[in-house]
Amino acid sequence: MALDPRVYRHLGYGNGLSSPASVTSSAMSAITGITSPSSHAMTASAAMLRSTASSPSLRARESVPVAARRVDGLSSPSPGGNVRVVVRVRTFLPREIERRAQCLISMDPHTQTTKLRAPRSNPDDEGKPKSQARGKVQEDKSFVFDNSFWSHNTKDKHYATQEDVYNCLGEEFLDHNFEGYHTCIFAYGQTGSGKSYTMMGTSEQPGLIPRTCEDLFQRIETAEAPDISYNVRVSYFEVYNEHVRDLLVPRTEPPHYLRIRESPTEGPYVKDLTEVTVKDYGEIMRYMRKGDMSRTVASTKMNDTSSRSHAVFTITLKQIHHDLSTDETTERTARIRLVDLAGSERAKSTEATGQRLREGSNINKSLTTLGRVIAALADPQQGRPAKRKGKDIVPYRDSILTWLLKDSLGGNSKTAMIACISPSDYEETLSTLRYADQAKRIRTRARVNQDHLSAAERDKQIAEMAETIRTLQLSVSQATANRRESEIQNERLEEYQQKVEKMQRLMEETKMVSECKIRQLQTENEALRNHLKLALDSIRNPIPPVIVPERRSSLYSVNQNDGSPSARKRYSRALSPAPTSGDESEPNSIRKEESTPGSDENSTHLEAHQMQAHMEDLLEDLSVFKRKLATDHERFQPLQPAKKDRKSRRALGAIWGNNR
Ligand SMILES: Nc1ncnc2c1ncn2[C@@H]1O[C@H](COP(=O)(O)OP(=O)(O)OP(=O)(O)O)[C@@H](O)[C@H]1O
Repeated sequence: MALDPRVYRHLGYGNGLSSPASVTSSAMSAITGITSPSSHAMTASAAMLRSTASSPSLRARESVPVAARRVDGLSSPSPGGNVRVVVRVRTFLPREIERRAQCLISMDPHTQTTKLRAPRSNPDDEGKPKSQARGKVQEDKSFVFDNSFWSHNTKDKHYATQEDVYNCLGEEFLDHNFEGYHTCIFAYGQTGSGKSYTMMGTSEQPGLIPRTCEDLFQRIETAEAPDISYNVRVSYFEVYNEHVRDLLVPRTEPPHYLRIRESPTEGPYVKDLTEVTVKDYGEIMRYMRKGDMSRTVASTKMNDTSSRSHAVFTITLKQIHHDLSTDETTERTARIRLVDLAGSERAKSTEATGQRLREGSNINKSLTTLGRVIAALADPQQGRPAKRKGKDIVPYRDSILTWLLKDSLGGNSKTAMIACISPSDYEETLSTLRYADQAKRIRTRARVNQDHLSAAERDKQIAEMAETIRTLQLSVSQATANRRESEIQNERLEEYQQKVEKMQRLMEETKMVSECKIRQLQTENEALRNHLKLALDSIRNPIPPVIVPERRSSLYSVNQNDGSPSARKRYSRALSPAPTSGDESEPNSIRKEESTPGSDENSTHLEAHQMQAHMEDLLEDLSVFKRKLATDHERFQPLQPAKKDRKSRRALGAIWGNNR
């Protein structure tokens, strides 16, 4: 299967046969990663190709009434760009069957009319005029949409299956994508009304997103144009509590939120959002499931698996056609945005509290902004002050959701809204239908996103890209080298710091040892001083030698000197020198022997002088040593905490200087 014939018309594919290509497509695919699905010879003519638009496997085998377009002809969607609006009513849920809820919706498959019947009135109000009835007046309402999908009772003839919804809406939008238009399909409605079922569906009943993906790859795989290459990329994010979270990366705690930026050409976009290239349906589905698993879902009273965030699944389809005859390249890029919005909810109905209540209020806030954006786009003249006529007053920036969907809602996009409604909730359904009715009036300005490149331009682009790659590589390698260098510097710094610390410790220890030495020397000094003093005293005032006669000394004791005159006499006799002649007397051992008094005195004086000089030398040495110690102490004293860094830096500076 190949592209829709309109694609070729837009691409302007020539009917001439190929000419030898000056540049092979491999150069392009090397840069873009785009592969051609076909192995056919490059000489095949594009003009000979016929398209069937999409895969038959995903099309309805027979036509179903819902596929019929509106017949009223009043506001049929113009190809110029009105937002396409469809409504889908779901089946009863077990809780509704339990409470015997009544179905308030009816649909006409031929006129695509949706009727909302007012619930049975309050018996007290029977017969009263409307103005006197209690509460709000509930009346039957009727709306016409592009499609009204009746998915309430499977037994009904015009029951709309998932396949019918895809065939009526999804397939046509995929055609637009192959034509090069950006598209957006978003599901809107109260909580539990069937948005996720319509967009995602179940494994047995796949919804619009998996069907779009399947059809997309079937079209690519069966394309018969050998000179067209395709590249498909996907991204998936959610807007939760006014924050954007990438659904293709694992959840983190705390969550990692992404920022929104605005580009002059592309408008608002999510910065650093993961975008992966996918090669086939299996791969794209794996990413979709991965994202679904990480989406914020919780159980509420209204829905067991209620989406608590708005999810945006984006597929980017790039088609590159290389015309061999002219050696020209045409690039066509289409963005397919599939949005499953969180449902509006009333705190009273959901009975939510805590986190669920906060989520609910954020959801409602962003949906209210969406409502205001729709209203502003639908009636651009209404409520606009005369002065500001022509100026953009659409409140896109009031919520993350509307800011990100700016282009899809009122810019370069073909857009569809699927309004999902519950069959038995009058107020909520009426509100959704009014939104949908308003959205019908929005006009977008979709255009084909196509770039045409001659061989020379392409070569120039390739050269520019190669230059950019070279510069980037250079800056990357420079950055790597710088990083390595700074790592080495840091390692060195750490090494030096360790050394300085070690040196400081050593200095501390040396200082302690020195202090100990000083103390010891001071003690020794003191002792020497005393010794010197005693020595000098004893020289100046020599103590007379004491001779104690051996026998007498044994007879006398201090106690015997009782102070009496006779005792004193005895004592002085005992102390007086012994007679020098006579063999019987022996000299006392205390007395200095055999020295003449004059020579003794001289030698003692000499000795004293020598000792004094020696001591003075010692004292001089000691004071020199003390000065040195004081200098060392000053240099290596323990650093104050506040000054530590500065000092260690100074020390490091000295070491750095020394090392150089
Ligand atoms: N057309 C349908 N046919 C059968 N079952 C449906 C249909 N539409 C919705 N349902 C069922 O209704 C329930 C609620 O649907 P869903 O989760 O899609 O609602 P929702 O609008 O996405 O809600 P929320 O906003 O809370 O996420 C689900 O159990 C779903 O299977």
